[in-house]
Amino acid sequence: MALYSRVSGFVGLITLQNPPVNALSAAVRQGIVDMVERALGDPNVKSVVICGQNGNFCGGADIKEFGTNMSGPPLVPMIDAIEAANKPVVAAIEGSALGGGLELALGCHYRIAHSKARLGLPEVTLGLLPAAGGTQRLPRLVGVPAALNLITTGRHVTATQALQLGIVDQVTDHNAVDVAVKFSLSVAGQSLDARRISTYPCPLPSDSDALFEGVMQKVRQRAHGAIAPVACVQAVRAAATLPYSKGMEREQELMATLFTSGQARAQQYCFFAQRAVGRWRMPSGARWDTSKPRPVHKAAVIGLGTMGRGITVALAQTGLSVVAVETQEKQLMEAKQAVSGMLERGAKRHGVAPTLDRISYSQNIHAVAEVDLVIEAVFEDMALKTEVFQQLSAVCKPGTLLCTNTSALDVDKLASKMPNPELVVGMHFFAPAHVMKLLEVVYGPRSSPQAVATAMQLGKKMGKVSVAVGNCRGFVGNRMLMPYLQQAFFLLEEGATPELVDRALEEFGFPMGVFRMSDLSGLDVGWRVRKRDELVEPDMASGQSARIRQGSRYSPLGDLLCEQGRFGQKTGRGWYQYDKPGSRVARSDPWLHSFLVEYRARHGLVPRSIDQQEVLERCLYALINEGFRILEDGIAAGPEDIDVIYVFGYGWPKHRGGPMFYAGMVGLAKVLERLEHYQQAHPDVPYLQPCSLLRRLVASGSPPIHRWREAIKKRQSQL
Ligand SMILES: CC/C=C/CC(=O)SCCNC(=O)CCNC(=O)[C@H](O)C(C)(C)COP(=O)(O)OP(=O)(O)OC[C@H]1O[C@@H](n2cnc3c(N)ncnc32)[C@H](O)[C@@H]1OP(=O)(O)O
Repeated sequence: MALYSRVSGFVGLITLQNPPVNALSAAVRQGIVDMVERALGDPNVKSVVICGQNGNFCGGADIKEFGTNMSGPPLVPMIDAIEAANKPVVAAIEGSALGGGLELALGCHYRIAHSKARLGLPEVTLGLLPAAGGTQRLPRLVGVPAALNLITTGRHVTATQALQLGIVDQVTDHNAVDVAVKFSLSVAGQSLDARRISTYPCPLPSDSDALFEGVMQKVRQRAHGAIAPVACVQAVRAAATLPYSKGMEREQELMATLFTSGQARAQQYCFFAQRAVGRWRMPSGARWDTSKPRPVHKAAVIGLGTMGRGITVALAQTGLSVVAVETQEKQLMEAKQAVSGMLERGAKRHGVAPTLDRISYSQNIHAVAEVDLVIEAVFEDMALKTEVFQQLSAVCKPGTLLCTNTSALDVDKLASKMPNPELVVGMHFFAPAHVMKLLEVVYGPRSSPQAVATAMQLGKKMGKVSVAVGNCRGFVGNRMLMPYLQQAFFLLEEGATPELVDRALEEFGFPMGVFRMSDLSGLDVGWRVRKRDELVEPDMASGQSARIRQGSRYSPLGDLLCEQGRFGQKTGRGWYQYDKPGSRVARSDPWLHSFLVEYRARHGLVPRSIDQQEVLERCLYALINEGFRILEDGIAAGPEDIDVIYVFGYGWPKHRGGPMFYAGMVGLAKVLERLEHYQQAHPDVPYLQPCSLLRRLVASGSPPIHRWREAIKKRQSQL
């Protein structure tokens, strides 16, 4: 709703009231309509100020209302009526003015922002466009290039940036409402003709066609199949080429298409899923709202390889004091130089001073004695990690949290060797750790709720999307990757090429297909793991038996490439060829194609034609099937956790919601039917055996995703 009061004698103050972000729900919109009418009809009121309760202007349309039968007054006529008012209306912006919130402010005649406010039109991130006049007013106010940038990226700007762009008229360090009230009185009675943005001509650059085409090309490239960014460009183009009223019609038309698209639903699901994972709970019953995190002021990183360096940068950028430890002097010096470089570049990008002095470097593990939390990032070797942890237990002050950045080792096993296993958790960062948003916080049966709460809170402070997961081989993300990779290898054996598989996955929306990704991360990484698992055999035997390992079908293709020294981009050769080692442009490699032909012949494999549909079904449904197993095992608390991990850590396209959401969109019965089909064709592949949770969900009528937890709980309570 909206509160009304008269302040300073002559100012009608309308306060949006809908905690926590004053979203424009039906009640708030009705309140604004009623209160604006009241203020304009009151002869004692000379001007109007609109603000939000609790220092927060407005977080935009109420996303929870989308997909429901929306009632209440629509936004567009409400904002038009404000703009048409014959008394000055001033937006007092504190906190955030986002989406419909900023569009409301753009309908006002003046905008005054607090210096800490943030403004933006993030609708594109929800699969939508700013359809309350945002695509038509913003370009008229700030010009086409700036509007295109803000609307197609959805990025937020600070109040100062908004002032520079011309979005706001004034920025204040004082109470923005008080300043707006005073200001509104100072302009009362003045003509408002020049203050109605919808009447402005849209400033057009001379080469506007070239501008729009260039932007459209870039936007399509970045969008990976998402339709909202493309519609945003089309809507802004309408602002540039059509009169305001026609542009509005185009905006509404484009919005209608987006609004009913599965993509918008998927992106809105992601919005809430991202917030839901913060409300973590452990099988023990410990939860986010009953477990108090310990304060962390000083942290240490042990091992300054690629991961350790990224983690050090991320911690320092969060404002923590960091002790960075590397035992070898040469590596320590190299790491110091690399970390300083990363911090300097990051600071330059953000226009702030680098935080180099927050880090102290040491070769001596005793330097960590006073830290609150340690993140170990040494080589993936259980014996080495155990030794480091035992040293840490002896050196650190009591209560220091001991975190491992392992991606593959057993966190419980590591904890079990410690005198204080309750202090041990996994903090699985993704490379590059100062850039990637995902953090898996891995708890074991003995991890204390406080340790989990502390790691989750630290992750949040570091700007990560932290997801609490149970301990198992590969945790959630990498565990689901195994069947996906395996299917990709099998598809090559059966007749596909890396190009065909990658094209299918990239057209689905992944930024990189599985083979290009594998070349980027290095083929030797998986090879080392397979060797440790005793799956790699040097024997060049042929025939089917040579492709059975530990009782299941196995493809040695990746091992054979590694034996040739083809480790991917870093060696200039992998599934593709590169101009030189380290180069990023993948080119088709005739050698690889001949190698596949020869390999199939040697193993008696008759190649067949494989289409993109089969690639998607086999790779994605095998991955999804493992996701159901993870839910059934209680490793992830709900499908949202898995989806957030895949969207933020593995490049799963956001406009497809995440693997579990996607399964629901495809239809669980269809996923099950296709898995059964492929399992019959490949009975020696256990990953294709449909999970019993999937079967039960289908048997119970394929409930919507928000009801899966009930089925999971029922199963777990029967165990
Ligand atoms: C005609 C249709 C036109 C549509 C145009 C639009 O306006 S679409 C909406 C555009 N607005 C946004 O995309 C803003 C979304 N919100 C945010 O970015 C952030 O929430 C925030 C406003 C920057 C605040 O961030 P903060 O970190 O402080 O809080 P949370 O993100 O955790 O949010 C707190 C709870 O509020 C819920 N929420 C936030 N925004 C909305 C919203 N617009 N509608 C409904 N609910 C919203 C959020 O879900 C949190 O609640 P939970 O119960 O924890 O999920």
